[in-house]
Amino acid sequence: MALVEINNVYFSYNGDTVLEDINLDVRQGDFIAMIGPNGGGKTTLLKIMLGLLKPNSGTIRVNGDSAHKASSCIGYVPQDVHINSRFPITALDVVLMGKLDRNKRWARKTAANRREALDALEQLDMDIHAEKKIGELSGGQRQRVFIARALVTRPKLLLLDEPTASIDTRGQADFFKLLEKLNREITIVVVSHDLLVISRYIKSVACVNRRLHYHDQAEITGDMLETMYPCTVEETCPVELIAHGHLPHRVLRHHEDDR
Ligand SMILES: Nc1ncnc2c1ncn2[C@@H]1O[C@H](COP(=O)(O)OP(=O)(O)OP(=O)(O)O)[C@@H](O)[C@H]1O
Repeated sequence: MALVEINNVYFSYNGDTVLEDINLDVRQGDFIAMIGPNGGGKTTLLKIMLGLLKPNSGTIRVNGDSAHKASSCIGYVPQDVHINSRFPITALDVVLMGKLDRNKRWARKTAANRREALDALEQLDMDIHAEKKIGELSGGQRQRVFIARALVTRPKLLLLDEPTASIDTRGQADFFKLLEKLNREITIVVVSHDLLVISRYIKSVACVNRRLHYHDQAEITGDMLETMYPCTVEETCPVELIAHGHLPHRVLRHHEDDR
C-alpha cells in the first residue's frame, strides 16, 4: 500500500478547473520534487493531500484512511509562514507549538515535550539556536525551525511548499542535503522551482500543470517538460535530461553535449 493514493482526482475553485484526472501514488521512502509553472495547481494538490480541500471527484487515501482523518500523519510547511519576527518567542517555543495534546490543544512545556522539540531541532542542525528569538534568525534558519515544528509530531510524510524561496543557491544545496538525510526516515514531497539544484537529491519528479506526470527512476526529457510548461523548453528550462532513482544522477544543460 502506498502512503498516499490519489485516483482520478478533479478539483475546481468556483467552477474553474485547476486539477484534472490526477493519479499519483506516494510510496513510503520516496523523495518527490513537485514542479510546474506558477498557478499549475501544486499547492492545491498538497492541500488535497492534507484534507484541507475536498476533490470534486475521485478518491484520495492517506495511510489507508481518508485524507481528513489521516492529517496527523502529515507534517506540512506552507509557502508563507507568517510569524511576527518581533514577537518575543524562541525557536524552541515555535517547535513546541507544533506539538498538540490529545485534545488537539498546544501541548504543555513539560520536560518530555521540550526534549522532543530539541530533538526535532537537532535533526535540522538547529538545536544550538533553540533559545534564540525567532526574529534573530536568518530566513533559511527560520525555515528549518518551521520544518522542525512539522517534524515534532513524528509524521510519516513531510510536505514542503517552496521551502527554499528565501535561501541562496549554496544554502539551498545544504538544505536539500539535509532533506536527503531526513528522507532516510521520512517520505518527502517538496514543491520547488529549482529543479537544477534539487535534481541530485530527489528520487522522483511529479510535474503538475493542471494534469500530473509522474516520473520514477526514469529519464525526464525535454519533450516531457515541454508538455508540462506552456512555453518551449529552450525558453524556460535549462534542464534537458535528468536520471533518477538508482541511475546515476545526471543533469544536462541544453547544448552541453554539442560542445
Ligand atoms: N483559494 C482560491 N480561490 C480561487 N482560486 C484559487 C485559490 N487558490 C488558488 N487558486 C487558483 O488555482 C490555480 C492553482 O493555484 P495553486 O496555488 O495551486 O498553484 P501553484 O502551482 O502552487 O502556483 P505557484 O507555483 O505560483 O505557487 C491558480 O490559477 C490560482 O489562481
